Amino acid sequence: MSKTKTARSIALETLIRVLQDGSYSNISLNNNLRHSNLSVADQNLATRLVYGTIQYRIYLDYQLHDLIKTKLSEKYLKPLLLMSAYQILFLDKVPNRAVLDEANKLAKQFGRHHSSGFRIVNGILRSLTRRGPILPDKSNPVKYLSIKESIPEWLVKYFIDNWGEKRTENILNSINKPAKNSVRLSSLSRFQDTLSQLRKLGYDPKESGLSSHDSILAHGGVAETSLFKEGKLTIQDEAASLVVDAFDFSGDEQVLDACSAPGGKTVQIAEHLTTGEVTALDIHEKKLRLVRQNAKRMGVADHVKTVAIDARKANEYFSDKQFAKILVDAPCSGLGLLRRKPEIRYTKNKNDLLSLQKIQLAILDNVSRILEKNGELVYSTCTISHEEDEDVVKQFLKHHPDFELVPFQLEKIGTKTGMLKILPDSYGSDGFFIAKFRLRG
Ligand SMILES: C[S@@+](CC[C@H](N)C(=O)[O-])C[C@H]1O[C@@H](n2cnc3c(N)ncnc32)[C@H](O)[C@@H]1O
Repeated sequence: MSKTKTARSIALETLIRVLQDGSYSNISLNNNLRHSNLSVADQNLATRLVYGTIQYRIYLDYQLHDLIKTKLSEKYLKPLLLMSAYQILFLDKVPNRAVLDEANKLAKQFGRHHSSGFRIVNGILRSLTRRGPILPDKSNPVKYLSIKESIPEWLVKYFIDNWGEKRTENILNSINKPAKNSVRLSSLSRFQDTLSQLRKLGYDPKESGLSSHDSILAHGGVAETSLFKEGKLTIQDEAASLVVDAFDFSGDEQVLDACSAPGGKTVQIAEHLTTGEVTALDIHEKKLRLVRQNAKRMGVADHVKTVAIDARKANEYFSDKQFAKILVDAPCSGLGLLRRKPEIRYTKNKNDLLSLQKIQLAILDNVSRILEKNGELVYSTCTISHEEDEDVVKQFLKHHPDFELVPFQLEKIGTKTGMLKILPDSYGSDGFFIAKFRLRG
């Protein structure tokens, strides 16, 4: 890529790939940024433009819809209009005139020879700045919230059906706020030393309201520090950090982490082990490299073994009652991660919830055969749909009467039912579900 690329041209290039060609935003953006010579500030601007435009796509589409009077035949036009509308409507520090000038330059750069695209862009953006933002009538709350919070209608309806209109408003509003910078401090390092080094580096760590070993940092970038590289801490959401805490470890046990990559919870389990070992499975061999890298960085590689298999066939590889503890951190729709991964809202649909449920139940059914008597099985998801959470628990118990739910109390939160559901607006964390079972002796 040439040295003349700007933050906006890189953002636009990425958005064309994501919105028109269906590429993943993080992969496209990282590729484009890696080959650029942008300053850190410009990299941040490009990142903000890409993720902001994707996050607010439904809202931005609505703002532009009535103003687009001609067919947008060139591929770059719609992404450029969306990205410019995002700047006009969300970035107070960038004057509208600057957005229009930049859009003009980009239209000339990305348009065909003799293209009149820049005139189209100019006309639409001028009309938008004159008219300002609009919202649909509140009489249809599904449509209103869908546009206002930029969430597909099926998902808004699903939220309202499950949590009512008021709570849905809170949840949707909260997931459009920036995600917190949470880190989990390794239990093998001295918390106070790590915290004081974070303070010295200007991260201003604050206590997490949910997890006793997580801190909330004032800004990102911690992966570049020696604290991260030396395994004193890792990047993990507060709610995700609670899953492993649901186990009662003795330290000498054999543990199975059935769906382990990239290994956030594998390393957390390994930190509890003395003579024990955690066997980390994943269906994708390639992803297990991340688990091994994580284990090495966090200084627990001696306690981690990786095996690439489908957890629905785990009993073909391991003997009956081989494990004292099993974690199923299942593949799921990720609806609890809407704040952190803005694309999830557009890529999932209602049918996914039931097809994922089948996989989740098949994994639980299979691994339940290799758990020892009195062993602990923890099931978790980073979603909040009942199909993948409470319904899975209900169906698993129906077909496995030898298992029971076990209440658990963690340092800052607990459950009397054995099931803990954290919605994304309660603590500003990811949405998570954790259920703990015991195989009766
Ligand atoms: C939610 S992620 C796990 C996150 C991980 N536990 C952590 O804390 O870093 C689910 C993982 O399950 C894996 N997976 C999906 N289907 C699987 C299957 N049938 N057997 C084993 N792993 C599977 C995916 O590749 C993905 O890495």
